[in-house]
Amino acid sequence: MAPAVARLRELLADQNKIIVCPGVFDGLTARIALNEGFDALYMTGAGTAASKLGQPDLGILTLNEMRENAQMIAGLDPKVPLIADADTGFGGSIMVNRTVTEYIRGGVAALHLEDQVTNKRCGHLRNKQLVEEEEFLARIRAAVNARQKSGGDIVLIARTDALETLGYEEAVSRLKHAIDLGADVAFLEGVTSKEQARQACQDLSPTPVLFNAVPGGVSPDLSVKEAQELGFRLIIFPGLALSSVHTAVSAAVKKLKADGAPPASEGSPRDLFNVVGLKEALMLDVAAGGKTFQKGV
Ligand SMILES: C[C@](O)(C(=O)O)[C@H](CC(=O)O)C(=O)O
Repeated sequence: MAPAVARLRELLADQNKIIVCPGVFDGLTARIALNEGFDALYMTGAGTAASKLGQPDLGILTLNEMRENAQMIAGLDPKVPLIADADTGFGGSIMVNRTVTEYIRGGVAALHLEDQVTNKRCGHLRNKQLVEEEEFLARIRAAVNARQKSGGDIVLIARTDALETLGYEEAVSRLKHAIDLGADVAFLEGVTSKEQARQACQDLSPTPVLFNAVPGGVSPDLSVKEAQELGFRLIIFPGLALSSVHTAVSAAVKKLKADGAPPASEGSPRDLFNVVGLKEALMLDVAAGGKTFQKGV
């Protein structure tokens, strides 16, 4: 088993732990989070769409774009598990099989598959459309089969977006059926209150439940501690890096436009390259007998 999946399974086995995953979407944001020593990272589809395509979270990304991004992020530190968004699986059962196989080969430790139609949208937007439960369960079954056939491992997270239109009972029932098929973690998208969150964690126990922390979305704002007290075992912050980048870059370009001068820089180019592994890269060349970087840069 790949070290990151084994590590994630170990973290999930610890009932007293909540796994905190900052949402990242590219090499820089992933490195920044890795440098802080988080147990796991989350690759957001919304952030990947915004950063790679300049597009909203509407199911526009293809498997290859998502897998390529996930593989790159997972490879930055193969010991740290990456949980990656896999949207609807990008097609029917055959495509879900391919998606799961590709994510496993890419070194991804966990992925989530949802029950929205392929023409999907962010879970915190309105008027989501769902596939029938049978189709959702076919996605999960295809994922479980692909995992088994791969000879490798990946943690499967079943996500339902059914709460908005079908209500709590139906949404939890979909997750229970997905768990029966082999999903390891339950993701009830868009929980609307703390009471509902606590109930879901109880109803789905002992399966670990994931909380999606989206400030300004439909769910209550929860700290890590509050989420753990409610019974959640994982918490993702998909918009953390995306909204920080948005705020910082907006302020910087506004200042450049208004003043004709950028904001004061917080570091040299070398400082920034160090965030993304400059020292390690130089050491690789020196270790291989290269002379170019012997004296540093
Ligand atoms: C978790 C999510 O799927 C994502 O793409 O990160 C999104 C988050 C978001 O758009 O803010 C979601 O559908 O909740």
